[in-house]
Amino acid sequence: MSIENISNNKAFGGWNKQYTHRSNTLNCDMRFAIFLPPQINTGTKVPALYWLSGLTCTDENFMQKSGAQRIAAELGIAIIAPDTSPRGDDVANDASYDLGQGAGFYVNASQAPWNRHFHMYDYIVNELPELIEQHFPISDQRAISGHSMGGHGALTIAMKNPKRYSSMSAFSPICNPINCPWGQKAFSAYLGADKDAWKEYDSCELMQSATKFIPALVDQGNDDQFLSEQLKPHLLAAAATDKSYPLQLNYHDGYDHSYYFIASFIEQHLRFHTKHFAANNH
Ligand SMILES: N[C@@H](CCC(=O)N[C@@H](CS)C(=O)NCC(=O)O)C(=O)O
Repeated sequence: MSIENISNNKAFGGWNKQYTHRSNTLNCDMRFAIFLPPQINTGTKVPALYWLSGLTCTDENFMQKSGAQRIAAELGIAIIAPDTSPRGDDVANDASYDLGQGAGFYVNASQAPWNRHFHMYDYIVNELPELIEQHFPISDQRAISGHSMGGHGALTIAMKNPKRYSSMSAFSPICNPINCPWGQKAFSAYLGADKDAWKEYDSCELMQSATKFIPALVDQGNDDQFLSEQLKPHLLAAAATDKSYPLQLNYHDGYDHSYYFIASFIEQHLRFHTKHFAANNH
């Protein structure tokens, strides 16, 4: 599997880079961004945080707006930010912002026309880390985080693959997609009418049936315009209480759904993941 470098920007002693590659999983060309901390020059492999963005985003939003590189450089963590869906003129799309390109929802679509390309779950779990660990001095110590649709992606992917990630976190995640308009629209299109298939990609359902726990951190702004209709973190909190799942959920007065909120608290997420990388090394 080859990759092509298309941009390089030095940041905090490390490098912010973008690459394109052919994805066999998604059946199209894809782009991702990667931050390589200065510690890659020491000859040891560094751990990786996979960041999944929300609706309408590409690989660029997080890298340009979160300010995560300063702390990642200090802690020696690589960050990988993939795109949010397959892309291209021959890839199925929809005129609305919450379906199709830019809105892959990190599932494997089973329904036409989406099932030709929309396999973001397999791409994030398997193809992308394989590519990253083949081409960069990055270890298989992985954490996963994301925002909104990407928060849903991070939590569901980690809970379905608890051996592949040492910790998971999210900002403003869509916690119960099977019971909110964004999730119901996307899951109807990608997964069809069988609601049992939807539960495979629902954080509340997965938490309720979890047998192996991994540490979880969620931050949520109280002034988020999507909080009550789309995100519903109180339902994730209820599932965590029910299962004694190790979830830390923090609410923050005055913060909204934007990257200003993410930039305000990303440092805590990077330190949280670093603590669990270290714990997993023992
Ligand atoms: N466009 C939609 C919302 C889309 C949106 O808020 N996207 C979030 C993720 S769910 C985002 O990160 N947008 C890109 C950005 O802020 O850089 C609307 O106006 O209702």
